[in-house]
This record gives sequence, C-alpha cells and structure tokens, in this order.
Amino acid sequence: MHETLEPVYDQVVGRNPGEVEFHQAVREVLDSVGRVIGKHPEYARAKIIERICEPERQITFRVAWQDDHGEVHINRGFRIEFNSALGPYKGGLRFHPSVYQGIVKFLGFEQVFKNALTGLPIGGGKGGSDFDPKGRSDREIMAFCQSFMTELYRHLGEYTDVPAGDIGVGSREIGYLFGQYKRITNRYESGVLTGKAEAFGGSHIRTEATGYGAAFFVREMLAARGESFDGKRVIVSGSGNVAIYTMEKVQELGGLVVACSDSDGYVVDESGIDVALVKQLKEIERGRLAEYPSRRPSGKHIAQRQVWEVPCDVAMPSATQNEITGKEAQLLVRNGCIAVGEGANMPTTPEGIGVFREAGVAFAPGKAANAGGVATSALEMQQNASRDSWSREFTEQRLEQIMVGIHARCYATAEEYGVPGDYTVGANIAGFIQVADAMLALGLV
Ligand SMILES: NC(=O)C1=CN([C@@H]2O[C@H](COP(=O)(O)OP(=O)(O)OC[C@H]3O[C@@H](n4cnc5c(N)ncnc54)[C@H](O)[C@@H]3O)[C@@H](O)[C@H]2O)C=CC1
Ligand SMILES: O=C(O)CCC(=O)C(=O)O
Repeated sequence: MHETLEPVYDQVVGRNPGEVEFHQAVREVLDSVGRVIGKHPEYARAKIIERICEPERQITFRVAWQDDHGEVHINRGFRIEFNSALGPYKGGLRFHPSVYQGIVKFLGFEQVFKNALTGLPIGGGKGGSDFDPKGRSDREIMAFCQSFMTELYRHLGEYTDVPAGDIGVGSREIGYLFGQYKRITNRYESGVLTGKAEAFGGSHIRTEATGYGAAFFVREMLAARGESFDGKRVIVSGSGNVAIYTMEKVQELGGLVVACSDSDGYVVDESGIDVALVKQLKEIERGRLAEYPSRRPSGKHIAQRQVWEVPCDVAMPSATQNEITGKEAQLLVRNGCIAVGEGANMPTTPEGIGVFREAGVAFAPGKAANAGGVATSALEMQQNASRDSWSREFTEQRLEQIMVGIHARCYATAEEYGVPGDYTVGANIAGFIQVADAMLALGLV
C-alpha cells in the first residue's frame, strides 16, 4: 500500500472495530488507488480517500415479527447509505443469519465503485438483516418484509435510496417490500425498488442480469487472451440467482458447466448441469441440490465438500464472500484453471487473488464482473421514470453493451497504470476516479 494510505487504513480499522470484511474491502481498494495519488494531489488535499471510506449515513433498526406459531422474533435491520456523489444510493438487501454491520458495510463500499463502473447515475448503498429465510413459510416471509419496510420506508425514495435483492432476497421479497411501501406512503413510486416482478414495473432481464453479465464479462476477458468459452469446463459455486443465470448464459456461449453447489455440498454432472432442473429445485421448490441425482442420474451429489476440487478451465464463484482462500486458489491452479470470474461479491480473499496473479490466471473481480445486476436495476429505474417497458431483446442488448464497456474500461485503466491484464487494479482505479471527481465537484459535503 502507498505509504500515505497506511494511516488512512489504520483509521478505518480503528473506527470500525471487528468489521473484518469491511477492512478487507477497503484494503483492496487502497492497495490499487495508491497508484493514483501521485498523479492527483487534489484528492489528498480534499481528503477524498478518508471521505470515501466513511458512509454518509448508517441506519440500524429493530425488526419484530411473528411466526406461524405466534412466537415473536426480533431481528436487526441495516441500511448503509454509503455514497451519493453519482446518484441515489443503490444496492441490494441481504437476508442471511451471518449479516452484521461489517458485511453490509463491505458490500456498500464495493457497491460505490461497481455502480460507478456501470457509467450510470447511481450512488452506492447496501442493506439487509440477520433474518434467516430458510424454512420459513410465505406468510412468515411476508410478515418479516412488512415489518422491515415499516421502518426502512422513511429513508427510501426514487431520488434518495433504491434497494434491490441480494442473498435471500428475490422477486417474492421485493414484491412484499414494495406492497408495504406503497401501503404506508400511499404512493405508487415504481422506482423506489428494483428487481420487481414484470407484472408491476419490473424490467425484463433483471432476474438474469447478474449471471448473464458475469458470463459476458468473462467472455470478453477470455477473448482478450485469444480464448473463448467454446468447449471449456466451467464450475460455478452457489445455485441461487447469480449462479443459475451464469450457468444458463455460459452454456449458451459454448461452455460446459460441470458443477454447482449450495451450502450442503456440490453436484457434478459430466454431461453438463441441467439448469432447468436447478431452477426447479431452487427457485420453485426452494429445496436442496442433494435432490438433483434422483431426477437426473448423470449427476452426483458430494456432501459437505467444496466445488473447487472439480477440475475446470474456468471458475465462477457465485455464492458468498471469501469462498476462495489461498488454499482453494492453489487447488484451482493445480487443476488447470485459466480464468476466474467473480459473480459473488468479494468471494476471493487477498491471498487467493495473489495466487491467481502469480499463476497468470485471468481474474475478473466482482465489482466489475457482477455489475450487470445493478446496471439492469438502473435500466429498470429508467423505464419506471419514463413509464415505459422495453423488450427483453433490447434490454439484454443494453446489458451486453454495458458489460463490454466495463471490460474495456477496466482493461484500458490497467494498461494506463502499468499493470496490463490486472482487472482488479483497473476496476478499482476506474471506479475510484469517477467517484472522486464527482465528490470534488460537489464540494465539501
Ligand atoms: N442478486 C444480484 O443481483 C447480485 C448478487 N450478487 C452477489 O452474488 C452472490 C450470490 O447472490 P444471489 O445469487 O443473489 O443470492 P441467492 O440467495 O439467490 O443465492 C445464494 C447462493 O449462495 C449459497 N450461499 C449463501 N451463503 C452461503 C454460505 N455462507 N456458504 C455457502 N453457500 C452459501 C446459497 O446456498 C445459494 O446457493 C452474493 O455474493 C451477492 O452479494 C452480486 C451482484 C448482484
Ligand atoms: O440491483 C441492485 O440495486 C443491487 C445489486 C447488488 O446488490 C449488487 O450489485 O451487489
């Protein structure tokens, strides 16, 4: 890290004790932007880096709700409104028992740079709760969402803060959240949430966007090395929203997806993962991957092991943070992996990234590779603002153009700063400069 940034990092650690994921995300960005500091003394004078690491607003609240047996539960809700220099705070909500301030803050911080990379007018934020949706009935999910929104609504607005989904939050939850927002405010404010169902203001392709976008980004990254998905063995972690649509698009682009996972283990299917079956198991039955082989005998379920042990050419981590440490990265490299595209947010630890860098593996960081989701959310906001609804084909074309553009921008920035092919540095610097310039222009606020 640039020597002038060490004290900034120490201050972040001191002011946010115990929030290790947030520290990790900040360190990665500061490691990259040290290259910018010498060229732009105006950023240091205006303390842009110190300001960019401090959320504009942090909201924590109680969420009380009742289960189907009448028992009362208390969860904690969060919204980190990180940076609004480029537009309203924009970023998803995560419902998972592991959620605490440090996770929401790291996600909000990453979101600021990711959203800048899309080139669209959106600031960065993130939220969620330690609520565990696993095994809950529809009515319980609705009760939780209504209670969550009953507090959060006062902080939201299409020009203020616009949440969407993330782990544990999909179009069902967004529907319940929107319904409660509309009821409390008596406003049909379509653009206040994205990821809505197409029946009431949702955009075509938003469901698919993060996964499709990640596949487009990796296609571009492979092309930059004279490679393609054609005939490549691909493994994907997770089997949720991002994983499913990553697999779907990779297969369309000629890759052979041979494995995917959930928190109980993984499925390997040498004839190619049946994505329609994974959708049925996960999106409709809300069940487990362990049931896959009983419906498709070419598949084998390996319990309590990690998908990274399956040999592949391309790995696309699409479940959660820190799932590839140095150890898993070494295993992937040993087994011949040549490219990694992060569908999840921060799934690779700094040690893992180091292993890939050393081995010359093409590596697409989440804040670039998974930006298609939030970019399509911004397209949803555009459609809502103009009371319009675009076709599926047109929306997917826009998504593809945006991903090609993000790839080109990260690639060119890495070259400009003397680290050709390093998309981590390219993404961090390109996103940072855009936000920093806007912050300078907006004055000391
Ligand atoms: N939904 C979206 O549009 C976007 C999501 N992301 C990121 O993609 C990742 C996946 O999100 P979604 O697919 O939306 O969520 P999801 O809830 O649809 O699926 C999550 C998947 O990850 C697995 N998983 C979650 N926590 C885990 C843990 N602690 N250990 C092992 N497996 C775990 C689950 O079993 C599930 O298969 C997250 O990192 C999220 O932040 C990034 C950009 C946009
Ligand atoms: O679509 C959005 O607003 C949020 C997507 C998101 O949470 C993410 O990019 O991590």
